[in-house]
Amino acid sequence: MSDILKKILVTKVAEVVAAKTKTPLTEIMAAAKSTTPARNFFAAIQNKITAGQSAVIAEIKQASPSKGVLRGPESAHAPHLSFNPAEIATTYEKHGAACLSILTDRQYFMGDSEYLQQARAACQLPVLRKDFILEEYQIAEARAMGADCILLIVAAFTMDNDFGAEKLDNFDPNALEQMSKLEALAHELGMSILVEVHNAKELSLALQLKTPLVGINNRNLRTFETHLDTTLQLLEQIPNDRVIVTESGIHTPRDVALMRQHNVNAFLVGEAFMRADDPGVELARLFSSSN
Ligand SMILES: O=C(O)c1ccccc1NCC(=O)[C@H](O)[C@H](O)COP(=O)(O)O
Repeated sequence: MSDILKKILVTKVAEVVAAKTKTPLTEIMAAAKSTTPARNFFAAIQNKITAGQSAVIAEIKQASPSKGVLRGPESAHAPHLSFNPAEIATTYEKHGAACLSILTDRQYFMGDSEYLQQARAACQLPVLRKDFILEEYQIAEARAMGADCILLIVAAFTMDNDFGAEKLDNFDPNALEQMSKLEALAHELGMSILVEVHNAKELSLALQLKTPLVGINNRNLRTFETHLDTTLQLLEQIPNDRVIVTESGIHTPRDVALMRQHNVNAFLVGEAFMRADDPGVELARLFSSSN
């Protein structure tokens, strides 16, 4: 596992331990079950693809470990670009996004659960809680804050169980068993699951889950470089009944065209939109020739 992922997961473990002392699992689960019903994330992607369009999962992230602060007052390069999740969600919806992806991790991405709530309230789009999920508590938390989809990063479950911190409740060294349990809870709460892989080994585990949404992340978490070849190389190993989402490093209409030539029709895009004056206008520009 890459050092950055390991570092993030150590932080996550501590955060979950702290969250549980504030709000016990039974309470957060009750909130998850009584909140507004989930919007259908997977169907929103399928509908775009069936209509012959690109399905864009448009990301709202203020910062990232690889690129620093992308916009807002703390950004060195773009302090003039406001970071207003509700406004960004509105322009994404207006310009044809299928869904939103919203970073809720504070420490590494300057995210917040409130950003997810503000963005979701401002539009009708289904929302992915983009965070580093390791256990059931975080899934209940995600639904309770309004999320319609969760991310399961296979690399987070195939580590050597060396958190260097308090262990998670119910941590299971068996990655597949652990992910299946989380997937079952997310489904029970009416949510979709995006399972994310970086290589063939992770893909073989992902394909044993029920979710049809398979994300291939083009970012190498050791070097932070993005290579679209990562998606192209794994494509052939993915059966037709899965929907492939290419993630990270999509910056130009040529990148989009390359993916569509290979029948990859779903995209998760963050940085390219976040650096633009109007993220929705940039979405329309990037995807106009492919829609
Ligand atoms: O973006 C990072 O630096 C990063 C570092 C460590 C773990 C995950 C990271 N990114 C999360 C993502 O997957 C991206 O935000 C998402 O795929 C969008 O990528 P991009 O369009 O390149 O911003």
